Amino acid sequence: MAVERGKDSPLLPTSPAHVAGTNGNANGAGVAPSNANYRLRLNPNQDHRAENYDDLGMEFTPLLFSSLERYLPPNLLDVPRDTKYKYMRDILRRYSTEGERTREQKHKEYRQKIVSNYQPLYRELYTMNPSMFFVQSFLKAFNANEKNKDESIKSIMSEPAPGVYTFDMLQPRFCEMLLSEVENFEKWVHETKFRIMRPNTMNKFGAVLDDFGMQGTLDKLMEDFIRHISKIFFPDVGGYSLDSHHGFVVEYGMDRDVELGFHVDDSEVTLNVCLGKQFTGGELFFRGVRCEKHVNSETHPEEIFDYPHAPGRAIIHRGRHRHGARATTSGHRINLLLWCRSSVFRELKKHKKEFINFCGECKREKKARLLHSVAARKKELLVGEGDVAS
Ligand SMILES: O=C(O)CCC(=O)C(=O)O
Ligand SMILES: [Fe+2]
Repeated sequence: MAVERGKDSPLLPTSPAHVAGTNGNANGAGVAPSNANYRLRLNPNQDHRAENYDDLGMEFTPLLFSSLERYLPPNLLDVPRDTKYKYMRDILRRYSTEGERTREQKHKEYRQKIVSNYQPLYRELYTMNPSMFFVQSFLKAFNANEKNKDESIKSIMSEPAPGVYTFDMLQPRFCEMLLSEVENFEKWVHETKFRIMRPNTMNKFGAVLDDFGMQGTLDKLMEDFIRHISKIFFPDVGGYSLDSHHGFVVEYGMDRDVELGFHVDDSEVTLNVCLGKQFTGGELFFRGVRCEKHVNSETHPEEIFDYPHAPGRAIIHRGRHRHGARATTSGHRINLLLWCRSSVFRELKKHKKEFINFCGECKREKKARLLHSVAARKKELLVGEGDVAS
């Protein structure tokens, strides 16, 4: 059985699906969130360079504004940033409930409390530093000029099963540092008896990196790297439009969480990187991509794929790709997870009624319907020919 995880978790940040306001009204003229003066356009202006809202992220995540800016009515694209900010903020406010905003505010206060009391072990981890974090092949692929970038990124990727991509990503030294930082944080939590929020409802161990100061680093990871990968390989679940994330580590071993049940992630795209240490077991297993409607449908033989993880190596897949992790039978397995979400994609998906193009089962049903109608048409034609002959 596949389990929907995360949706009921009090630990997850509010899903941006609740707040993004791209359109869904019948005439396609733009969104009017209960006040006709506030409109967004149906299709984004792809050529528009959105501004940076990092310094204005008090109420909503700054990336949300940069994503949404391309959906502004044309006459607003070039007005002062502050005007655009207020316009989008008013729209976003209408999409999030009072309860959600209070919960977000509480979560922010929780984070602030940690950040002002916890002494990091390695300050270097708290700003993105590609040459310190990533292996050469990864850096080289992303440093290619714009024209060759997609090809260059593709060249470092393996696709051992449809929709699952793997590549070398993190330097051993970076993995060690991050592991020590997490240990240090957990030691501090233990000593100060600070309340720790686990990554989600399925883990009793692990920590949310965004909660103790690494949100900025992970934002950069998503913005500068994962979005490009997503644009190339996952255009059907939002592609480049990823605009928020949930970043955490999970820990397995005989004295930790042992395995992870079959589930789908609350993400459009999931990055999973093994940090170490030494372990046996813990293979990931994948069983096909499914939409909400088909999440519990049977697995077909060609969808079965098992993957043994290795330190420094990354795997990236759609959040709706059903998966789980087998028991870690000895040692400790610790992985970095980045669930990347797209508010724009989530909003657009709400208005899509039947066929979902990323779902294996929807595709199969569509193909079966097509074959059926072709067969029926053939039969009609043959009968017709018979009529003429007689
Ligand atoms: O244990 C793993 O590596 C997988 C973790 C995972 O799928 C998740 O946290 O969503
Ligand atoms: Fe997962």
